[in-house]
Amino acid sequence: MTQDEKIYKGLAGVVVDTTAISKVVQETNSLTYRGYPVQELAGAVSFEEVAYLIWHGELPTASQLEEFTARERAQRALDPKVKDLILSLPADTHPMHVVQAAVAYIGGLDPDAEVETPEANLAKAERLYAQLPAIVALDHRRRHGLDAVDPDPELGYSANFFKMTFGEVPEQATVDAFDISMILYAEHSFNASTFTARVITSTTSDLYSAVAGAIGALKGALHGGANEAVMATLEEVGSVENVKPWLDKALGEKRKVMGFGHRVYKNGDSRVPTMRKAFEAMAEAKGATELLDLYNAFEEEFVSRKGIYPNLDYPSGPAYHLMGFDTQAFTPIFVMSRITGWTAHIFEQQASNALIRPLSAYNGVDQRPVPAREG
Ligand SMILES: CC(=O)SCCNC(=O)CCNC(=O)[C@H](O)C(C)(C)COP(=O)(O)OP(=O)(O)OC[C@H]1O[C@@H](n2cnc3c(N)ncnc32)[C@H](O)[C@@H]1OP(=O)(O)O
Ligand SMILES: O=C([O-])CC(=O)C(=O)O
Repeated sequence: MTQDEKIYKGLAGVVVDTTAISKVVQETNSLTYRGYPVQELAGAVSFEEVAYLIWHGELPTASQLEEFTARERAQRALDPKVKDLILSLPADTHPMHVVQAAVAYIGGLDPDAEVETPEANLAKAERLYAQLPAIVALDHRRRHGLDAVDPDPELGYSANFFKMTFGEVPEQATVDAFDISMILYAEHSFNASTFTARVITSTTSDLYSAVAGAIGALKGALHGGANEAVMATLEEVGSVENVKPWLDKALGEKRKVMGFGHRVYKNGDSRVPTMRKAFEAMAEAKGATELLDLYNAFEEEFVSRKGIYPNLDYPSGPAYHLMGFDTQAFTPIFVMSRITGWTAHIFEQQASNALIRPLSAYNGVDQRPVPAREG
């Protein structure tokens, strides 16, 4: 390693490329999708409209939305081979491995997998967006010893996901809170999983490979896996009285507390206030005052000790719990939403590609001769 080689560990602070999809502004704690503030989109439009916006750059007109939702509803059912693959995996397979395997298999079955035109790639993205809910719901049901529920073309995206997971659609407030979470999770510039998708795309590999790689990156607890880890933490802490002793121990052991901190936002995640409201609405609807009290006490204590604020995974984990999902489903649910952002970035990378291949600074042993073999 030479003295003038500056290392950007974790690529922190490095601007790698341009994007027109979303803007994360850490100074003002704001986030826009195609120019629209996300907290204004949430509650004003549906996740389907946001998916269209992310891919096409504009919100759909009424007729565009009708055609778009009709295409999504028509493609929801899984190929029986994909269903069989999911059901053939061991019951304790990590749900993110199930999702990753299913996406790779859908790619394997697609005769157009290697066709790289914008039209073919949009069709692949729409298919994954339409089918991921069926994958996540089927895996949820098999964990609970239940048979698959067919998609219902009469229902919107979020209501249909509940029907496929639980066999029924809950009250509107729950569907709305879920839809808001889908909008908030959809896109976040060059986060680790999106960047993974762009790296894979930059080699001219196909969309399914890029999405499968992104799923692998999202699985980790420092990224998407944190929403599951938050629930595990809240369950381990258990009560408001245990918050201080639990944090004494965790911070004493220099453990990271999941659901707090962010690479870009240092004064709080712009999406948290909206998701927090959705969580509070769920807690009120379910009478879950103990969980809400614990959530508030834990946040207050952690922020006062560390000055590090919650990220989106902090409110979304307990919100999904109150909606009835098991904890293993939380990160797969994130995939259902982020498929929109990932694939928009894949399109952008393809449209203006450069192989992503940074440099490294060697710090191993100096060059030396290979020793002669004895005998
Ligand atoms: C949707 C999403 O993906 S949002 C992110 C979800 N991930 C999590 O919630 C995991 C917990 N959070 C973290 O690990 C981090 O905050 C990250 C990885 C998200 C971002 O971190 P970075 O920008 O790389 O900062 P880094 O990890 O270097 O943290 C800076 C300092 O704050 C501390 N810190 C940051 N987050 C936390 C945390 N959650 N708990 C305890 N300490 C933390 C670090 O230990 C470090 O302290 P030090 O300077 O004394 O070593
Ligand atoms: O931007 C990041 O690093 C992580 C994040 O919040 C996201 O992907 O939504």
